[in-house]
Amino acid sequence: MADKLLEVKGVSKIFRVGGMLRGKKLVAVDNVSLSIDNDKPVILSIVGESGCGKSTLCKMILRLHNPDMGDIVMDGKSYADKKSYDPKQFKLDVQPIFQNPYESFSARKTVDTYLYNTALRLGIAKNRAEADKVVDEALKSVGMSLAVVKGKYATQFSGGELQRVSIARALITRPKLIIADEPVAAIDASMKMNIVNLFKELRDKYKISFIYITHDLSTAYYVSDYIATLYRGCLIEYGPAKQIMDNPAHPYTELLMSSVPRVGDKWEKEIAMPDMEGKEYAVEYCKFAPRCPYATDECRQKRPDAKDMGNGRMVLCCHPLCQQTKEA
Ligand SMILES: Nc1ncnc2c1ncn2[C@@H]1O[C@H](COP(=O)(O)OP(=O)(O)OP(=O)(O)O)[C@@H](O)[C@H]1O
Repeated sequence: MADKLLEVKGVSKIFRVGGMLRGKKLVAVDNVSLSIDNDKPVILSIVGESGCGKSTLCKMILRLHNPDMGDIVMDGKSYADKKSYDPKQFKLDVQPIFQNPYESFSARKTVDTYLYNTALRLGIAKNRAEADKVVDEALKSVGMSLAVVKGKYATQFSGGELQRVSIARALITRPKLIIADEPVAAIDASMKMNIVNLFKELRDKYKISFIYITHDLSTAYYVSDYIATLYRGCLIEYGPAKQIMDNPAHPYTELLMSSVPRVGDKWEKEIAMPDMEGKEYAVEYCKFAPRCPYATDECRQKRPDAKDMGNGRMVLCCHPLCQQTKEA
């Protein structure tokens, strides 16, 4: 077993927007590095406002996009080494959960069909009787059961219940990593904590790590072991969640944290300035400088280097708001 479950190494993704001839390059993910250890499962939240590159980064981890630069290594296997890629093993190890559970299940098939398919097609169960057991166990892990779910269609569940079924489906493969892209965004505020609590339970019980992509800072605040803040494609702050949230080093993280925490709150309405998005993606110096209350000439002249704050913490800022992190 490799030391690291996941290593994202200097990864970038460049899109061409506005046509092939007149279009421009948009660096949606810009030289991002982060990692998750194999021996200690964690919940890593990726936060940042709309369009900062959260989904693009996760699509690269899920192998739905190829990185244009850098590499991703999953449990010791480099994505660049296409020959050693085993799609079935990858599906067993890494499972996605999407934002809207009603889009994950067709209205024409009963939801248990999806769970049986996952169990049988990926070889977790050899026959229907074994699949009954596997599916029931997975549903029980999320507080449901086959008896309750069997024969029902997606529309017969609430959003929170159906998201639990999606999580049960992901659990069937006994994954090492679950990537949940805005899993509570389409769910009633009262059920949000219920779902993120489940992530904590599953982390501890089954030793699964989670990448939790979210706009919802209040749930990120509550659930995360580590936080990665993205801004215009750059990883601007990364490290242990409590340290970052209590004592942010980047002015953008400070701005985000000032809106924490009320369940269901989003910060984007207060601070997003979409008209600046294209310009900020393109700037050659610090991408946050145009909005930063502390920006100096230095910030408007060069890209900041990643500063190691100690204790696994990193900040991308010319003038971090705090210096060395104390040991946890
Ligand atoms: N296939 C694509 N082609 C061109 N541009 C893209 C493509 N996918 C994403 N982008 C652009 O890349 C940037 C990052 O998008 P991404 O979806 O990763 O952001 P996000 O942080 O997940 O946003 P949201 O929270 O709204 O889902 C955005 O400016 C987006 O418009």
